[in-house]
Amino acid sequence: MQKKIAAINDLSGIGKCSLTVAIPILSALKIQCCPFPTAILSSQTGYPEFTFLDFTSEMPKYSDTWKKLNQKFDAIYSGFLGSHEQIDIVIDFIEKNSPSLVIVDPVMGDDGKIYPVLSDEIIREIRELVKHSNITTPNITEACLLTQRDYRKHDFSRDELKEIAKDISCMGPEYVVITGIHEPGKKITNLAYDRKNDICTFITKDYMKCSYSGTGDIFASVLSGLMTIGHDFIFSVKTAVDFVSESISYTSKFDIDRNDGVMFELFLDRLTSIDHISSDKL
Ligand SMILES: Nc1ncnc2c1ncn2[C@@H]1O[C@H](COP(=O)(O)OP(=O)(O)O)[C@@H](O)[C@H]1O
Ligand SMILES: Cc1ncc(COP(=O)(O)O)c(C=O)c1O
Repeated sequence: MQKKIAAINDLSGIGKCSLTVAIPILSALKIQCCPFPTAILSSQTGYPEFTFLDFTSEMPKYSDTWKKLNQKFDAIYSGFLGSHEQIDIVIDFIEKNSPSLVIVDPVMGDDGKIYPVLSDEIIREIRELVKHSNITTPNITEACLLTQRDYRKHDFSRDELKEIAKDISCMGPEYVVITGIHEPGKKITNLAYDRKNDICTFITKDYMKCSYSGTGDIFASVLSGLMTIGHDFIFSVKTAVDFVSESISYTSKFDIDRNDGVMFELFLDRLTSIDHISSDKL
């Protein structure tokens, strides 16, 4: 059977992020992506202008309808959630569907700052949501928020980073990836922690000066897809890192607004050529 993922995230018409990256990436991996929108925006929130339609009140009906239609999902992947009601709905959706894989991107902030729309209560709720995941992908700011540590931009030692990843893993998820860790020599590192084997792998790339919206969503979408089709954790993380890194590097040659995101579409062929491991013949 073809694999199927419920992708819970917002739909932003302009600015490549959330569902507008999850859908093409999962499709390129030959997975059916079923979008479960949380909000509809004209343009993502980094632009000076955007409209925002909250979808919260529709979400329980949406999920109940999928249930009535007897829809089953191999994985559930959640991204930005803007209210505690939405987080409760997602926890309920996970509990009712019990898929084999739950990937939670605990979107809360970046560069040591919490996104202004989020309250302390939401941060507590996101910790609850992370407990329901098998895989979680915080950036370093979010990893500090999850474990109630103070954020520092540069000087986390690798031992300290492993401690943070282990603490997050103790909350529930078997796999933790901490993204966007700045290291000396203009390097950016992703830490991949596998609790069962107590193995911590550091994947390091050159840090490119430009930063673009949506790179975390691209990373989490590729990782979710590869794990769902049966690839092992480290292969999945390395492939996701390479995919984002290549997309950023190419995009940085052009003078474009960071809000427009990266030209990941040009690299989707890297994903279409990856075989499924666990599924029956498609
Ligand atoms: N400026 C950059 N140069 C190289 N890689 C980057 C850069 N910014 C992000 N990445 C990569 O993009 C992926 C997503 O990380 P990040 O953007 O930190 O996530 P988030 O959007 O959740 O903050 C990671 O693999 C990270 O290493
Ligand atoms: C509604 C919305 N605005 C903005 C962004 C971009 O966030 P960032 O620049 O941190 O990647 C996202 C990313 O998912 C989003 O969903």
